Amino acid sequence: MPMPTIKHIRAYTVRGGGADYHDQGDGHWIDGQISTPMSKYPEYRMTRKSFGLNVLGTLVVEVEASDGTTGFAVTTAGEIGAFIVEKHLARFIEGQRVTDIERIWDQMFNATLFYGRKGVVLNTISGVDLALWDLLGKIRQEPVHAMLGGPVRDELTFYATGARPDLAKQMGFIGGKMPLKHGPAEGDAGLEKNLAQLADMRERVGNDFWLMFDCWMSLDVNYATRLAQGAREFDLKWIEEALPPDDYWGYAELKRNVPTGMLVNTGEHEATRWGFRMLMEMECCDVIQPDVGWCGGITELIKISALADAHNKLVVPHGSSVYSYHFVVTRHNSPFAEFLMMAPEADEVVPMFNPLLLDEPVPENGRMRASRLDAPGFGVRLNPENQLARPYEH
Ligand SMILES: C[C@H](O)[C@H](O)[C@@H](O)[C@@H](O)C(=O)O
Ligand SMILES: [Mg+2]
Repeated sequence: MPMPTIKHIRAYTVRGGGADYHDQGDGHWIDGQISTPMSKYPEYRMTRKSFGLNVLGTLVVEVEASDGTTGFAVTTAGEIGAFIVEKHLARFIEGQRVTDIERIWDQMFNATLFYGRKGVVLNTISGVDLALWDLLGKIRQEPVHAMLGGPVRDELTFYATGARPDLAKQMGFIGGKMPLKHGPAEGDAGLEKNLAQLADMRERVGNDFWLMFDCWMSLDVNYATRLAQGAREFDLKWIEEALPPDDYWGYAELKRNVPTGMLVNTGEHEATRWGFRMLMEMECCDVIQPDVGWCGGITELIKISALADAHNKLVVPHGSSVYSYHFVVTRHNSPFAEFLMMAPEADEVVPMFNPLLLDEPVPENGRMRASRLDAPGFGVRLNPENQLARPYEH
């Protein structure tokens, strides 16, 4: 029985949540005051949508095989990603066998090197790669995790990201990661407010629950050092993405400065094995956090994770729903996963990419049985009520 080939690839866009999960309605915690590299501009300090964090929107990549089977995946890339798929990447995909995933990845990456390397081009390549893994799983009738070597544990354990770690503890999560509200532009007063928020949350959750700060690229080494030192007494588990992604030198200094035992984590806006090689060889962090929808897809995350394993680094992917769950469950150096609380008040568990997908699994009591991921491919379907657009065709 000859291996099917890829007959069509199509790129769609959709607005309103989904893979571009920052694209939420007003009043959502994820668009509250959060410290960012734009916080130095008061006009862009109070919400991240004000400076365009939701500008891209969701890219949906669909691949159809010669036997009629279809696979798909979603990521953050919107119309830019749709253009890249339809006008550039399609030529490397259509006509190839559904198993030619490595060669397709290599051609997509090298053909876009002159304008890609990271950012939205790698988001787009990731989306194509995830769709190809979904298609292969559907053709072989096996889940992606089985094609990656199978689960190394019976269940996934999650920490929750959101404004309410106190509620996350009640829901059974192992920890709560809070967005940092105030950045260097608000001076010592802002730093004291950050620490007061941590102190209050520590009081609410007690001592046997992880608390973390997510600083979203917004600090400098001195501020991050003072924040970490001040957070020691409240047992901050890790300080995340304190500095801009390219400041490998600053991360190496911060990692030397933080209190012994406090973890320095980063990587969600890093891409490819080369970017993560820099983070690890320059001793920038303890835990890398690639987003499988942004770093290059499953095909690249396999390479990144193996490199991390050799460096004794944990790989805790940035939350990306089923795309990270299928990977995390198969890797011994990925002992837990992130779950982003997408309810506006972070007070209930809803699917991360809501309302984009059907059958999207969510943690129960902060855990997820590996068997919940046993449907073919990534085990999810597009919600037929999505208003998809196809802005470009090839
Ligand atoms: C909660 C953070 O500010 C970001 O919105 C989030 O996308 C990311 O940094 C995370 O680690 O979940
Ligand atoms: Mg983060």
